[in-house]
Amino acid sequence: MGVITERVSRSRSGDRTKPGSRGSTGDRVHRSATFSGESTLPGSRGSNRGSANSLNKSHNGSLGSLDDFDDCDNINVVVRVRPLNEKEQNRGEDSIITFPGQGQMLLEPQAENIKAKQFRFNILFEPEATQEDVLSHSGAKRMVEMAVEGYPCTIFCYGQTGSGKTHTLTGPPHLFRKAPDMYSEDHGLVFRSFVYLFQVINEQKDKDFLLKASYLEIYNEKVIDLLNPVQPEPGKPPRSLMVRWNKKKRAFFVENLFTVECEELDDLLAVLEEGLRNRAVASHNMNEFSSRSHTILTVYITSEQKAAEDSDVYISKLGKLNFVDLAGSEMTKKTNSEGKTLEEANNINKSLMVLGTCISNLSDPKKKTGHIPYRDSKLTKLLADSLAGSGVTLMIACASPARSNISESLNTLRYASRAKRIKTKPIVVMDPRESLIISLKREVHILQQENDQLKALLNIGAHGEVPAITNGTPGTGGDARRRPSIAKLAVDKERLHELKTEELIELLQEYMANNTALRDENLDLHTLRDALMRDQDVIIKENERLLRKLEEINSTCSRSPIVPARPTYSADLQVQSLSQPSTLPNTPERNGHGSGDGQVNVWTNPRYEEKKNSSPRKSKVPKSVDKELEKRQMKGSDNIKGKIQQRTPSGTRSADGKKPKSQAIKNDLAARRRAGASPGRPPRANQ
Ligand SMILES: Nc1ncnc2c1ncn2[C@@H]1O[C@H](COP(=O)(O)OP(=O)(O)OP(=O)(O)O)[C@@H](O)[C@H]1O
Repeated sequence: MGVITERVSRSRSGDRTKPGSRGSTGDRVHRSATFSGESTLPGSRGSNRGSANSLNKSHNGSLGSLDDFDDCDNINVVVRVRPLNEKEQNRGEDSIITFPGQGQMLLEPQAENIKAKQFRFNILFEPEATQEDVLSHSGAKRMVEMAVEGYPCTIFCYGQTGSGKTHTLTGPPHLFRKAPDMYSEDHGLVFRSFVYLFQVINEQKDKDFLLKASYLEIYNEKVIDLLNPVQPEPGKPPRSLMVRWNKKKRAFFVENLFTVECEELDDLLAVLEEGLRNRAVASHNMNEFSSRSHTILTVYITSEQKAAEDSDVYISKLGKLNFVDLAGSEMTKKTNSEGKTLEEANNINKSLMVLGTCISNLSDPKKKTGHIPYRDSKLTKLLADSLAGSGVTLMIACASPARSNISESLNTLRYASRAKRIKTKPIVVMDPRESLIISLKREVHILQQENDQLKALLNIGAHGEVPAITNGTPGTGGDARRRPSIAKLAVDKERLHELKTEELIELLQEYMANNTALRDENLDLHTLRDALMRDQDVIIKENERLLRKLEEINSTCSRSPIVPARPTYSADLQVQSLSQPSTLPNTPERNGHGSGDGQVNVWTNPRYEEKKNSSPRKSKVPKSVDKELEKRQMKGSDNIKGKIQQRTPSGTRSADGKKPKSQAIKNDLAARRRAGASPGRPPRANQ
């Protein structure tokens, strides 16, 4: 494969030219169009700002996230190298990683007689890269867009302890400790992706969306619900959940995992805050706030769209966006772990080893068809679908540049290179009956096109008028069994007057026979369409039945005990993100938490608002079902979102269209407390 590489020096006006911005991204982000790979170079040290390479080419324009997913059947891998931290600087350590450009990085040789290691990745973030750079150039935006389109997407951070995984995903530890500053530039990928997600949803006015979120951690091989960490007894560790195999979907899932319906950006941010508050963190030699568990934050995105303008049938897609923050691998000697922290480290290392084996086997064409040990850890069970299933995956490999961490950095980069070779088969997740409707509709469309084509070939008008005879040789196609050969119809217009009366009669008869055949064909198409409509009716009835079932299940459930300990920010953030290219710009106006022009742009379900103001759609449901719906006061609501909004107290809105969310959630929390669930859990680790 030819190597086309480029260094990015983006200078589009308005991108990062504001005062106080940190220069063009070109200094901080390297990009290469090649596959990542490792090679060994003679022990030369590249320059830290290696722009003097003939292959480097300045890239003026957007390095959008979309183009970073050309080969989305591969796991997309990017690398982020953090700056040297204070401890390392105080020890006088220097950086052993250099960036010669073209998406390359060089790791200085560990000894005189050893050669320097070279790696190349599609995207490489230097220590100076900002959190916004990571969102814009890692392909994370594309992941958000694909999740909205119905794909299961996963973004995970991998690397040794203290390499910057949590920093990349959620920002520095102080950010969420008290009431978080929503406008901080330190916010990580999760926060920024949430803001972008609502931007994308806002733009798709023709769809209804239903968002839900869950947040879990895998701590010492136990799955804990971070949104509903129920303690069996005070002082006892929270109850763990089971990971089970779903035969139908052929995937693992966590049983009884709590999911929270999120109507606004603030709801998602509350989920993030609550999870971060509850996750296990401890201090050791290499990281003061080290994650002691793997966490998976999932946003489930259900979208509904009309199958056609005038159709009563809705197509729903089920996208998913997973953010996985892995606990870092650690050498227990280096971290001086003992007691509880040592037990945690052993469990972390064990599950990461299984993950490493899975990645290694999947990237090897000979081994990938054999046994992949997903079942050996909870982490790999839950990541199996992202690694080799129908999902799209972005891996952010985090590395430390310090000399003392060279062997760990090498390991991380080798894993990253291997992961890049894994192939997946991304598919949109859809209701099977709905995909059947789509394929039947496609078939009808093709048949109609074929019919039109045949008519055009025979030059038959819409009302079957006698065609003019052309010079052309008609093509073949359509139902040739029933229709007479049209070869004979190709008579030169000029020669018409030469034909005898019998020949003219014969020609006319052939045309009439053709006409009859086409009419038959059209009749067939109409019959097929009627059959499709009958199918649709059946599906509508089935949907109504399922919705009633859902209603029953939901009436026995209550909502999450999440209380946002802050005012709402959704409107401000969305207004900003729409008006600015940077997702979280830090202007004085925004620090005042105001949108400036006083206009708020809160996302509400457009279809729901429409429906509130219009009469309900005429349903094709039989009377018996209609009666049942009436009994349950559900009549007239015709999609999931509408029904759920009618059903849940959180869906109710005040006159200005904005729902009194925090009060509703507080009420829910009180109800859950009365029901005996624990509102939170005490810190588990030695933080
Ligand atoms: N790119 C960066 N810029 C500035 N500071 C960073 C960066 N990456 C990491 N840090 C800082 O380094 C410290 C360790 O980072 P972090 O906690 O994210 O590491 P980690 O890989 O998640 O570690 P662990 O696996 O132990 O949880 C934190 O104080 C963090 O803020």
